[in-house]
Amino acid sequence: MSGYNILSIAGSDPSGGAGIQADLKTFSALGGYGMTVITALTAQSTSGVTGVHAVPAEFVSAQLDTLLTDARVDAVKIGMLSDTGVIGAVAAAIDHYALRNVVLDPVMVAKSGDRLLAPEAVAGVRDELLPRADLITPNIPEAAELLGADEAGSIETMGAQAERLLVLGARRVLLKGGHLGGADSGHSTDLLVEPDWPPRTFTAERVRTHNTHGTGCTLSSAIAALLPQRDDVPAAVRDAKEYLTEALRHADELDAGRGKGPVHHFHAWWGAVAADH
Ligand SMILES: Nc1ncnc2c1ncn2[C@@H]1O[C@H](COP(=O)(O)OP(=O)(O)O)[C@@H](O)[C@H]1O
Ligand SMILES: Cc1ncc(COP(=O)(O)O)c(N)n1
Repeated sequence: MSGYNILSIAGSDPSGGAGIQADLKTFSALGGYGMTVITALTAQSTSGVTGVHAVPAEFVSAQLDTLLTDARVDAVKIGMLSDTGVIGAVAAAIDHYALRNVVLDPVMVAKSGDRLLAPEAVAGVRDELLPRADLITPNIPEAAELLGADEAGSIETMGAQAERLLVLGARRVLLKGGHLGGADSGHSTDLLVEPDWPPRTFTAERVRTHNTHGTGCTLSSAIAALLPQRDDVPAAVRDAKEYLTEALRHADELDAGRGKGPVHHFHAWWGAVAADH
C-alpha cells in the first residue's frame, strides 16, 4: 500500500478553477489520490455563477455510503454544501464512518459575489459541521457570517473572531486574511488558532493578480492532502500556503476566461517545495 486517499465533498465548477476540479488538481499535485462526492452542480465561469443545481441529500448520502463502505479515506476536504439537507448528510457520514483529518472550508459566496450556500443553511454549517471538523478555514466574510458579527478589519479582530469560533465548538480555526486591505495589503496573512497554543500567523507576499478564483478551495485541499503526510496541522498549513502562493504567482500564465481567472496548479513546483522539507 502506498499513498493517501483524499476525499473532496464539494460542488462542481465547470471552469475548473474552484470546487471539486480545483480540489482534484491540488490533491494530485501534492501526491494524494483524489476521490469526490459531488454536492451541487454550478453553471459557472471565471465571470460568475449563472445557476446552481443542488444534489438531493439522499443522493449525497448514497455517494458517501457507496464510497466509504469500500475505500479507506485518509483525509477529507469539505467545500460547497448548498443546503441544510446536504449538511445533515455529510455530518452523519463523518460520525458513522469516523472520518479523520476533516478540513471544512465553509464556502458561502463565490469570488464573483454569487451565493453558494443558502442563508438559512449557515446555522447548519455552524452547528452540525463546525464541531465535527478538525480544522475550519473561513475567510473574513465567512467568519463574520458564522458569528453574526461585522467583518474583521485587522489581524487583532481576526484573532478575536477565531477565538469566538473555538468557543462555538471548532477544534482549530485557520482564519484566512486574503480579504484584508489597508496596511496589511502587501502581505496575505492567515491566522491559525487552536486551544492551548498561542495563535500562529502564516504570511505570504501578496501576489499582484486579479486571478484569485479558487484560492480558498486550493488552500483547504492542500491542507487535507498534506495532513496525512505531515507531523502536525501547522506544518500542513505552512506547506499548503507555500503551494497556493506559488500557484497564485503563475495564475496570469493561464487564459481560462475573461473574469477572475484561476490559480495555476503545476506538479513540478511541488517537487521543488517538497525537496526543501
Ligand atoms: N493576492 C494574494 N496573494 C497571496 N495570497 C493570497 C492572495 N489572495 C488570497 N491569498 C491567500 O489565499 C488564501 C485564500 O484567501 P481568502 O481570499 O482569504 O479566502 P477565499 O479564497 O476563501 O475568499 C489565503 O491563504 C490568503 O492568504
Ligand atoms: C463549486 C464552487 N465551490 C467553491 C467556490 C468558491 O471558490 P472561490 O471563493 O475561490 O470563488 C466556487 N466558486 N465554486
